[in-house]
Amino acid sequence: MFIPSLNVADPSQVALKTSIGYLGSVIIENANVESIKSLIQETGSTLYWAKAESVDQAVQLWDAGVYKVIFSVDTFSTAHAENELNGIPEERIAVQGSVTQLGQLTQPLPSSLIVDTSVGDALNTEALHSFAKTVRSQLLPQGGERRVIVNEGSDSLVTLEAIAKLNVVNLDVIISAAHLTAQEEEQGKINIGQAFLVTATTDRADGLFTTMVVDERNTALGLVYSSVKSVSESLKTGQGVYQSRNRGLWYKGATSGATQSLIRVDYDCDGDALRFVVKQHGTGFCHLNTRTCFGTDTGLSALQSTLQSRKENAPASSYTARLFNDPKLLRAKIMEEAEELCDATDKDEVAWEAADLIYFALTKCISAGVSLEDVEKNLDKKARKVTRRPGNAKPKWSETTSVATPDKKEEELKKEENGRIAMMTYDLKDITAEKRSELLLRPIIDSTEIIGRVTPIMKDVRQRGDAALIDLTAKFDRVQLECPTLKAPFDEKLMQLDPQTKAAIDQAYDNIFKFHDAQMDRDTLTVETMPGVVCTRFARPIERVGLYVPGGTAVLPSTTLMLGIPAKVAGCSEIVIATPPRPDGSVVPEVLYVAHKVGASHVLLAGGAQAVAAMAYGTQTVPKVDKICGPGNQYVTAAKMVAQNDTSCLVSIDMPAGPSEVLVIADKTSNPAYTASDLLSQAEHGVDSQVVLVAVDLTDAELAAIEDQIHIQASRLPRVDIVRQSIPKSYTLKVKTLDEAVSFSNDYAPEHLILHNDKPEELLPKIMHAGSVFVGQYSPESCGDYASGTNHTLPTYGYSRMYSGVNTLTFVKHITSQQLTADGLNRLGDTVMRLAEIEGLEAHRNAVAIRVADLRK
Ligand SMILES: NC(=O)c1ccc[n+]([C@@H]2O[C@H](COP(=O)([O-])OP(=O)(O)OC[C@H]3O[C@@H](n4cnc5c(N)ncnc54)[C@H](O)[C@@H]3O)[C@@H](O)[C@H]2O)c1
Ligand SMILES: N[C@H](CO)Cc1c[nH]c[nH+]1
Ligand SMILES: [Zn+2]
Repeated sequence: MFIPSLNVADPSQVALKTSIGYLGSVIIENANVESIKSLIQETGSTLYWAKAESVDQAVQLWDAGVYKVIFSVDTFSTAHAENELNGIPEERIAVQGSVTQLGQLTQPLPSSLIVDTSVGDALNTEALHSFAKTVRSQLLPQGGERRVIVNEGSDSLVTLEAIAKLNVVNLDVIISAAHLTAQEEEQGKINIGQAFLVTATTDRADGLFTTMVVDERNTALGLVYSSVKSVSESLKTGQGVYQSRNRGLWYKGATSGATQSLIRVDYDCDGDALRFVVKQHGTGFCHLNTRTCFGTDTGLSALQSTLQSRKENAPASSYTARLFNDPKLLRAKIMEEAEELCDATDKDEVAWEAADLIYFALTKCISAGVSLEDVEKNLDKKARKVTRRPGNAKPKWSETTSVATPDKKEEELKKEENGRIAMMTYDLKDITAEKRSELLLRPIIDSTEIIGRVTPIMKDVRQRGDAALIDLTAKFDRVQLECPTLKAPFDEKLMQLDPQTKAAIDQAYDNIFKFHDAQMDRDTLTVETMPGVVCTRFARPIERVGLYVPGGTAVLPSTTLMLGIPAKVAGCSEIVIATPPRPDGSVVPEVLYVAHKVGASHVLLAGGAQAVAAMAYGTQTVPKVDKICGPGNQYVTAAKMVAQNDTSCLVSIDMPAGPSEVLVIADKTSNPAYTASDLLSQAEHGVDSQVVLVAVDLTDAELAAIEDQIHIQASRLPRVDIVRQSIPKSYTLKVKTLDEAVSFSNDYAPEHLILHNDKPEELLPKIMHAGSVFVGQYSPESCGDYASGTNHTLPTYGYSRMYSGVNTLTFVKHITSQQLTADGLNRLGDTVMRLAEIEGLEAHRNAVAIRVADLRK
């Protein structure tokens, strides 16, 4: 059982209805962001629900502090199909529709369904049956807070009863504020207390409700009883009013002066006990003059009261008074205690230091007129935002990177059987040829559906340019930008890095530059194919290039290096870099620093298909480019394919890309911990990353050692949740010989190949297909991913059979030329004329004949 919600037309009605603020959720029919922000500010309540017509509008409402957003069945279904609700907790969503519409929903339902009786849905048995089925199959198994709310209409009681009989979920009622007028009440049509208690029940013989009274921080003040009348009185007056079992209506504090201001009223899960949240004035709730009937306060409440009274009348010589009067001293103490807390290690020490820090932090709050309730409201508000800041510390505090603390010992993890992170195992000698072929395949990607999704996005960017980029970034990345592009020279302040980061990027830059510079084709190739016939070939940069740097699940400055350096070496004159913005709308400073180093002219703060479209077609602020390179998720890849096929935009792409992958060949000489670490370094990229171990003649014990290491190391990774999904989709193939291993690897054509065998360099000549090879135990793939010099943007999905990874030549094209002397033409003439004759192309033949005739006169 839950309390009724109240429905109001617009925020102004909330102010008119003082009683509403004390009750459950308030549903605002016509809320806009500004009005709801000021309402939340004014009333301090966060239990507002509001209707939204799109996910964009919903995000704004959620961020403004609205608890639940109500979608129509249609908006909900569309948003779901387009994955726009990913990451939004389901308790922040309600769907409203008729019984029939709700019953027909196939998408996973959120926790609240609002049955709208006003849409004239016939409440027939079939509709009710389908509704019950949906609710049973989708809501009940999930547990948690599940509610069906009946929007009050003329037939609401009939609906309520009908739905109640289905016995599928908790029921609530929405009562329209329009019915809460004094007039209606006088006419006996509605009584707010009655309305409030409509779904409550009491098992007490006297019909009263047991009522718990708590303060703003949920500290119990005491136990009382309520009746319909006392609840009505309380809601109307905004005071604590209860029902004394022997003295009738009890206006708390009427004689003692210890009155209460009402904050909120609700009731418990089975609707038989009420809770009044109040601000207690005067000496306290208890007749013994203590604040609570359970004795004096302790903990934070007590500290707050003490600090409050010290602020009002502490002797000037007391330490707390000094703190209040000396902001510098207070600041120093907060810093000192924060440092001590960070350095504390054992349990007692951490509790001790945290208590000290909280004492000084609360002193700061009280001196600024901020209460614990204000702090708690702030925490609740932050928890309710759906767009998030990245949570990185400011550079000044972030010098030491945190390492995931291994919370379990290696021996313990080794023995763990439940939830073990393990790959599947096959033995080459036991599998059929079909199974071997199946193992070579990657998961099938259905690009038609994704192309269907990205096409309208790209069309929108083509038509509306920057305005579309801004809207789509708000929609998919939940970031509201003012301008999507940064133009060089970039603001130094946006690329501030700590010295270690800068040094690491600089070192990686130098190595990658050196290797890619050496690849540059600077010399003209000149060949005299026969005397007097000279052919040449020379390279020219592709002028304008667009580089996509992914930013969805991980921030990738390394990909900026891998794409930007070869483009710079090749001499591209316009380098545009696109990358999704951070949640606060800013650019990743490391990415901007590299953009600056490679001489990018623009950084586009957008991701996905919209970024690719902007670079392919150009917008008001994004230059159109000739080639788009770089990895990305399925939307990015599909958009690159669409752009490449659109001859009207004239753009090419580097290669088809898919999720990262690695194949490791390991024999008896391999180090199990190293082998496991290499497999995991790719498995952590994404849930669809595939890693393959080809184990050469390993005993069961040798293989088990690698498997143990996979579980142990994976369990300690911060991205263990991703690894838990990618590792079970990956596999180990046991083979007897190195030749079998190499032959399988060549057929698989991996993006990365790591050789953990004896004399690994001797295997290289046999490797026919791979994006990049890592030779021997001291060459982890991570080195190639970041800093050794080779490129990490490589062909996946088996495309290493025919594609190279990104390299300097990706950013150039070749032009050929020829020059023939008279003698040369004379020598070659007959051959050309004969071939033209065979093809029946007389004009071709003639172009030679006309000259040769002169020469042979
Ligand atoms: N092969 C390589 O060299 C290499 C290197 C680095 C990363 N990667 C791969 O790149 C990929 C990066 O993917 P990512 O998602 O982290 O970042 P991403 O930058 O590729 O994609 C994020 C963008 O996707 C768009 N998007 C998200 N949901 C959408 C939706 N429902 N409809 C339309 N657009 C939507 C958003 O605009 C968002 O900005 C991973 O698969 C990773 O393995 C590959
Ligand atoms: N391994 C990825 C390519 O498949 C590249 C990368 C970037 N950062 C870390 N790794
Ligand atoms: Zn990697």
